[in-house]
Formats: sequence, C-alpha cells, structure tokens
Amino acid sequence: MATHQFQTEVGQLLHLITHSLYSHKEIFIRELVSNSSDALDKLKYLTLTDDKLKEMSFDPKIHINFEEGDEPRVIVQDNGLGMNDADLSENLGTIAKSGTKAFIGQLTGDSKKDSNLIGQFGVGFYSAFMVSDKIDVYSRKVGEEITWHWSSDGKGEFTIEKAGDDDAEADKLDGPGTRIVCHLNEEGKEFANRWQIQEVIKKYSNHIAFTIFLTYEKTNYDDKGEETGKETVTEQVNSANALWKRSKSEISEEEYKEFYKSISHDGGEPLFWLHTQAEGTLEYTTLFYVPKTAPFDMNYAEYKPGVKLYVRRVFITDDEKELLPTYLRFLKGVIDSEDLPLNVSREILQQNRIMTNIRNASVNKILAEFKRIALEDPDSYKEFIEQYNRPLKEGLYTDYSHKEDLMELVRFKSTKAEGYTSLAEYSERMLPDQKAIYYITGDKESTLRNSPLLEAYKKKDIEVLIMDDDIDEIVVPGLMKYKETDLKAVNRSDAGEDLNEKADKKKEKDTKPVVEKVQKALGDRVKEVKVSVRLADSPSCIVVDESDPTFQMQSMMKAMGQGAELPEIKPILEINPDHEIVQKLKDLDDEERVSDISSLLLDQALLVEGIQLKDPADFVKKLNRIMGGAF
Ligand SMILES: Nc1ncnc2c1ncn2[C@@H]1O[C@H](COP(=O)(O)OP(=O)(O)OP(=O)(O)O)[C@@H](O)[C@H]1O
Repeated sequence: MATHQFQTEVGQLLHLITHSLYSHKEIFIRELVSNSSDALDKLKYLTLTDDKLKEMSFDPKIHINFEEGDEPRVIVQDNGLGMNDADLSENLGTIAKSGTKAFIGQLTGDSKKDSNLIGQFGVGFYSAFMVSDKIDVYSRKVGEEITWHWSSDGKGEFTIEKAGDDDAEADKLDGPGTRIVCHLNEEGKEFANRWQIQEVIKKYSNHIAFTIFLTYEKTNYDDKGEETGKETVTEQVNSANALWKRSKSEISEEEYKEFYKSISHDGGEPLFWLHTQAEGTLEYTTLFYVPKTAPFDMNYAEYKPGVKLYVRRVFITDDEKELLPTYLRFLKGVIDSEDLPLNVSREILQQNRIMTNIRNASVNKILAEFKRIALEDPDSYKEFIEQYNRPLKEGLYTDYSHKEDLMELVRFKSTKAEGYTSLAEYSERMLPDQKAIYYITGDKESTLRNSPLLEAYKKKDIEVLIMDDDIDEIVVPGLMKYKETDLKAVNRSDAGEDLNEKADKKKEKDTKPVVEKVQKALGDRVKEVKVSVRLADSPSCIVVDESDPTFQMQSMMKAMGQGAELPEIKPILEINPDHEIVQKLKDLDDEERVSDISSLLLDQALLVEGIQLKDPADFVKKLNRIMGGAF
C-alpha cells in the first residue's frame, strides 16, 4: 500500500473547507453528483467516438445509497470513466488548477459566499470532508481490469492500493466507474437520510442529464397503521431531462433557476437568462444565464469558461474559451448543436463554420437582450451594469463588429446624471450649440469631479462624463465618435478650443507677457504654456497634447513595465488670465519670485490631477518662501 502526502495546497484547502463552510455542508452531495455526471459525460462521449469503445453497452447512471446507525455512510456511485492509480493520485491528491491560491485569498469568512466559491474553483470533491471522518474511493478506469482503492481521513495523507479480491465494497463496481464511500462524522450523520438526500438532489441536480437513483429501506404498514415489514426500494430521484431541450412555455421560472444552480456552481440566483431554440438551416439550442454576482475569476486570465458545449445532448466540453467572445465570459449556460459532428476537436471547433454561425447568432441575440432589458427593466440593467460594465467595455476594442451595439450598452458616470448614464442619454441632454461629447479620465472619481479642467464646462452647463475605470483610458479614445458626435477628452489640448469665445483673443494678447515669463521660468519642465479658456476659479491646469498619452496612460504603461522605453511626456500648462495670481504676475519683476510662483502654478496643477510631484521638498521650499513674503 502506498502512502502519499497531499500537496500543500490541498492541505490548506481542506483545513479551510472543513472550518469555514460547515453551515453549507449539503453541497458535498451536489459536488459528488456533479463529478459523477462529468465522468458519465466523458465516457458517453468516448463510446460514441472511440472505435475500441463503440461496442460497449453503456447505460449511464448515478446511484446513491446510505446507511444509518453507529457507522453512518453515504455512498455515491457512477458507471462513468473511472480512474486508475495515477489518476487518483493526480486528481484527488493535488490541485492541478492554478486557481487555488486565488481561492484561498478569496475566502471571506462568510460561509454563504465561500460555499459558492468551492465549486467555482474546482475543489468540489474535498467538500465531502466537511461531513466525513474518512473517505474511501473505489475506481476502475474504462478499458482496465484493476479496481483501485484510495482512502484518506483528509488530514494530510492518503493511500492508494489495489482493491483486494475479497473487498466487498470494490465488488460493488461491476465495470468501469467510481464508488465514493463517505464515512460520516457528527456533522454529517444527518445526511444518512432519504429525505435529506432527495431534497438536496432536487435542489441542485434535478436537471443533470443522467438519472440518479436512491436506494432506501421502506417500511410498509397495513390499514390500521401497524408495521408489516420492510423492503428495499430503489427510486429515480431527479427528472434527468436536459431542461434546455424542453419547450420554453413548459419551463417554470423556478425550474430555470434550479437549473442555473446545477450548472453554474453558484448557490445564488441568476439576474436573467436567455433561452433560444433555433430551427432552420442551423438547428441549435442555447440557454445563457447572467449571474447576479460576477464570477470571482472574471478578471483573471485563467478564468473558467461558464458555457458547456453539447452536440445532440452529448456533452463535448466545458473548457473551451472560444464558444463566446472573451468579453462575454461571465455568462453561464449551454450551447447544444444538432449539426456539429460528435468528434469535433478543439482545433476544428475554432474554425468550424457551424460553430462560428452559432457564436455570431448568439452574440447578436445576447446583446439585443441586454438592450431590451436596458429599455424595459432599468432596475435589472442597473444591477447588470454594476457587475459587467467593464467586460462590455473590453468588447469595444476587441469586437469591432459589435462596436455600435456595445456603445449603446456601456454606461458612464457624469457631472449631470445620478448613477450611470448612456451615451444616448448624454446626447439627448447636449446643449444646442455643444460641439462634442466631453469626458475626463483618471483613477479617482473625487479627483476628477474636482478637477479645474471642468470649471469652464460647469460654468457653461456642459455635461462631462467622469471616467474613473482604468479601462476607459484604453478604450474610449479609440471610439472617436458616438454616432455623428465626436468624443473629446477634456484633459487634451484641443478640447479647450471648443470653449473659445471671441473675447478670448484679446485676453490672450494681454496675457502673453505672463505666458512668456512663466515659460521662461519653467524651461523644459513643460511642453508649452498657454492662456486657458477652460478655467474659472483655479489659476492653472495641465493638459496633454492631442497626440501624447495622458498621464494616467503613462503611469499605467509604467506599471506594466514599459516605463523605460517611454520618452518623458511633458505637460502643457494652461494659466487662467482672469485669476488674481496671474494678473499680479504681469507686474512682478523679481525673477526669483516669478520662478517660485511659476513652479507652484505647475505643481499645484499636477497635484490636483492626482499626479505625484517629482520633488516635493522643492515644492514645499518654494511654498514657504512665498508664504514668508506674504505677511
Ligand atoms: N466520480 C468520478 N469519476 C471520475 N473522475 C472523478 C470523479 N470524481 C472526481 N474525479 C476526478 O477528480 C478531479 C477533481 O475533482 P474535484 O471535484 O475536486 O474538481 P473538479 O471536478 O475538477 O472541479 P468542479 O468540482 O468545479 O467541477 C476531477 O476533475 C476528476 O478528474
């Protein structure tokens, strides 16, 4: 018998699972059943595609039974793919998926939230240790003769050995498959009960494609209520139909929600769903759900795709990221095609015309549904946007063919509307002579709202979109236009020109000597000094040249390690011709004071945009010199 250590992460995980999730311990049944269902899916697929297995008689099912008494047990058995010793060691002793560390980091201590995370991370099997002192797994892989016995108390070690000839448990496997015996602990003994098991199956696994049988002891009574004896009954406990294939009108809201739970590993509710049964040149069914809360791994490169592909109800894969565009990765659900070949490989899938058509049609349908909800159910749409605005924005630069649709769907904060607004709503509110849609980008909403760059827009009652999501910086400049209207960043030099008035020309001329003084004092710290038309109360602000990346973009590029190649981009300093400080500078000849004040005008404009000063000590020194002279 070989004794193995669990991989460190498994140990950590087991500890966490058993200590933080016991108020949701029932999910272990869902997880074991879902593993069995996956194993049946895999074997079913092989019997249809692998010549060696085509002749095999295969009647897929999952069987649950239990024992009460002093040594309570729950047993889940399937006749699926099975595992040999190497598989057992690999699958039940290590966590192959890279998400484990992330999982540990995500645990909140809130057992409700945490129990949802378990399934999402693919650590389902271990949840059985919440309710078990010991777990024995007997498994025989399809095409092999040996039944292997894996055993562990979940405390650090597991053993794997060949099951002995006289092992009664192993004998219960009469072909390929897996039998999982949970020896229940105090926490788990309530599950050695017919009603408990039935309830959990109905709740989570009613619509999995395979039948689940439960064996229990039934007590019979006569008319007078006297016990007449016991019999062992085996009964189907789930409805085992592929819900998505049923007619939409026959499916209740409750059934849709239950099905969502069974396929998504999310204990929560879906926000909404979209069920399409297409007939005609292409026949397929899709059922997509939008989770109420975004999947935790939505923003990881290693996210787990949420859509399963079936061909004529045969499960093909749940690990294919190309079924939908990446920006729709938060959707959960099913695509079932009548036309794809069963042995469709990943490479074929990606270039397959049928798959491409299904994918395109699905994207159109999904985006149209989002649009409909935005119009007809603003409250749900608000919830939706709070979770998924960001991935939709990614779509703006990754899916050019749906750019127009996505521009209608994304939302932004604004100086005029509460909460989020759309570009369409902004357009409706535009002033009659307004030239463009204006926006300001940066990483902090409060800094943006107080930016001096907005002063003239506020004064003229022009709305500005507040873009504080770091992706805005990348996506929005590339949009250029919404319908016929230009989109302009207010922190770019050319946006100010729209605010120009005739009188400004005179002011510009009068302020020219100050501009020259400040320019001389600042030297190459700035690209240019200009008279501003966008300031009302502040003396100065900074903008960037139309062709330069913004400051936020520069710091993002630096954070991504591209700082070294980036030439230093200098700001354009704009000064407010009406401001007292600028007026006074006109008559000031003391060169040192002009230099100090110019420097302070630049530094305060940088600070107010949330940019760190290169030399804060120098700033303080100059500030103190000016303050010292003020008394
Ligand atoms: N009944 C079974 N038959 C065959 N293989 C199984 C069975 N149960 C578990 N396994 C194997 O063990 C692996 C680990 O199972 P575990 O439940 O921890 O994660 P998972 O099934 O990969 O992820 P998830 O639970 O999120 O679907 C599975 O991927 C599968 O390969």
